[in-house]
Amino acid sequence: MLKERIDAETALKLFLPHVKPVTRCEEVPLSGAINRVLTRDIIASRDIPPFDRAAMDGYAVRAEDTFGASPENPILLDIVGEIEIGEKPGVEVQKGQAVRIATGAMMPEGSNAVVMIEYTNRVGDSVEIYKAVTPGENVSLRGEDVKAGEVVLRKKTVLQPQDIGMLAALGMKSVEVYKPVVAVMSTGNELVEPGDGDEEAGKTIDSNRYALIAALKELGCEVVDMGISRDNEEELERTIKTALNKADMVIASGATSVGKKDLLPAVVEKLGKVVVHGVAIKPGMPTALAIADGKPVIMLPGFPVATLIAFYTFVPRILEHMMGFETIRRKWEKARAITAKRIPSSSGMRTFTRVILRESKDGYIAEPVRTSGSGILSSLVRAHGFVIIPEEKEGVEEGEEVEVLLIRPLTRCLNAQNI
Ligand SMILES: Nc1nc2c(c(=O)[nH]1)N[C@H]1C(S)=C(S)[C@@H](COP(=O)(O)OP(=O)(O)OC[C@H]3O[C@@H](n4cnc5c(N)ncnc54)[C@H](O)[C@@H]3O)O[C@H]1N2
Ligand code: MOO
Repeated sequence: MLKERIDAETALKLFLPHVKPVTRCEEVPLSGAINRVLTRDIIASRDIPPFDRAAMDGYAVRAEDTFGASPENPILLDIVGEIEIGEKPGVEVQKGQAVRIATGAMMPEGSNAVVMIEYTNRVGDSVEIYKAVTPGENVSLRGEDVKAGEVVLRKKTVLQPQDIGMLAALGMKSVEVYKPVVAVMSTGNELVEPGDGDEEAGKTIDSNRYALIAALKELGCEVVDMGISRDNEEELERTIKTALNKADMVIASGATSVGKKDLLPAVVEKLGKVVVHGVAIKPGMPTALAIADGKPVIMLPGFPVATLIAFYTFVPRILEHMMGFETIRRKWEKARAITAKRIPSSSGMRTFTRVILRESKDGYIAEPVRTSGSGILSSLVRAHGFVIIPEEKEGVEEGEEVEVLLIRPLTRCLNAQNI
């Protein structure tokens, strides 16, 4: 018989303390690292950028040489060379000289600023400068994005595209992540594989297994496909035992209700303990959560919609618990926050300001990430989300309420209170 129906949150509260951490980890290539969870902090092994580089196309100059320049009073400098991106500068800039430079190219010795091409006019071997620059202007200094030795990503981070870009920028080809292995099985005498004669009376195609395998892969799990088990105790027991040997968690669908063939919870009870059977969610009511061999055995109802709803209600939370963190808000959700300072924007441009969210007693505070431009990948790695300022608005005031679009899940380590 179905035990009492309890609400989903209470079910998780009862169940999660029985769940042990996943210990397996593996080194995966960056191409397979999306949504995987870091086992350790990532410390930068090098400076990014590794050299001072131009942040704009224009002329590398000594800033002092441009002081006082204006459209009415252009300053004339001698062009002594050109530096393409990806090559070592073969020239040095001396007093009264300029070098044509491309965005991203190495700054030549002697120069300390770049005058944007828009504020110059080439006249033969010279260039007229229409605007003064300050030392460091339009230059990305070595280590401005990331400094060697700095913690770039914290352990338990669910890797996002920007994080994977950063790992590559640090020269890494692979990364160590947790490896939760999950076995998936379907139960039912009526089930057939897709294409295997479901036209026969009474047969049903096993669609749940395919949906569940896809859902687990999206969550970064390695899946062991246990196929279809028939509705008899011996076969169910054998399949579950094999699955427990191979995986950190077992997920079954079907045979959880009160029909004559709904044998699964009783079989699992023999192997361990059914902690929850019957949850107040609709669909998904006959879900059962058990522990056997110290591992979760999740029994989802057979109806395909009930299977997936029950899956998403419980499995991501259980997996996260196994990896030692919990998600407070999911990626692409919006969070309301108060700005910590004024955020400027140009009218007519949709501006994406990267912000870090901090918890306060009155809710979230959105703090803009300090950055010198769009070359600074760490601004996206450090940020929780974007404040998107629309074209028709000019800036957001300090203390204004804003919506933050989350570009990564907001998580909390189970043994450290940081987001
Ligand atoms: N007398 C009662 N009957 C039912 C109850 C109840 O409380 N009392 N609960 C109902 C609810 S709610 C649900 S949900 C279902 C769940 O039943 P089971 O988990 O035991 O699932 P099955 O009986 O094995 O299958 C139900 C249905 O789903 C199809 N199925 C099963 N596995 C798959 C699969 N892998 N792929 C696609 N479809 C699958 C199966 O053929 C059945 O049609 O019970 C109600 N009954
Ligand atoms: O509650 Mo069942 O879960 O009808 O679908």
